[in-house]
Amino acid sequence: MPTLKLAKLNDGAEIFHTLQGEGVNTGAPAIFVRSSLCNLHCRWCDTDYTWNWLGTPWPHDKDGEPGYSKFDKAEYILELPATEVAEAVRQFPCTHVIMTGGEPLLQQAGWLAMIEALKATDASYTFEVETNGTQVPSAELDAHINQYNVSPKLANSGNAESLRVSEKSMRWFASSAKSWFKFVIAEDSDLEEILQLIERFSIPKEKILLMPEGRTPAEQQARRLWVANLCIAQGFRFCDRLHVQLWGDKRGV
Ligand SMILES: Nc1nc2[nH]cc(C(=O)O)c2c(=O)[nH]1
Ligand code: SF4
Ligand SMILES: [Mg+2]
Repeated sequence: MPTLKLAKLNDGAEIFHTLQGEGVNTGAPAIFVRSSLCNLHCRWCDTDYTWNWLGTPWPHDKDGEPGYSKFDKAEYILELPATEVAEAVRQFPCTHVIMTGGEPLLQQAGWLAMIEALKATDASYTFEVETNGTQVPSAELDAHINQYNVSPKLANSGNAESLRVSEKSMRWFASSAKSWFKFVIAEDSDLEEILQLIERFSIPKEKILLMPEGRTPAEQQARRLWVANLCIAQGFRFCDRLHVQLWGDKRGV
């Protein structure tokens, strides 16, 4: 039986029922399942407990903050059979599931088994994936996915270009009608990079969202108006972080 390595939260897996806080489905009730592990190491990542393991060299913006330290891998991962994850999802009165991480597409066999288990009991389940856009979904998995929220990482993430932009994978997502592209933007210089990626992969303008970088409501607020005006000028959609505005910088919301 395939398993899923999920982020551990209070001795259970990080599976929660909330509203989609980002992207074109913002406001839709959904169950989030958060996998552990990521192939990137963004310095502003708000789910650094999925990859910033003790003994790794990756820098993070929180380095040096009082109380911040890297994470013990064994303590922050819960590996469960995919059928058990499906059973946990079934406990919520909702049939829209969002797979996130970390990078969820590192564990495709596990997700496929979870989805098949869920659809076996209720064919109306729908699935959305939050991805960094570096991993190509298998045809079997893709057949079940209703939407991809692709968030390619820019130089401001601190990852090498060769790691954060995969030619093959970006071409795949750019050609899928199910993809939306969400860019986290922190400063003016990011826009040039975004425009280059859009051109390089021929991403339709209507599928682009710009999201102000910020882990806290205050950090978000500081960039919101600037990003909103950029969106108006460039013809992109604005992407808020509703859950951060509602609940702040917390896990499981
Ligand atoms: N409510 C809520 N919406 C989200 N949209 C994307 C999220 C993510 O962390 O991938 C997320 C999240 O963690 N919570
Ligand atoms: S790709 Fe996403 S989960 Fe991975 S380090 Fe970057 S922000 Fe975090
Ligand atoms: Mg998040």
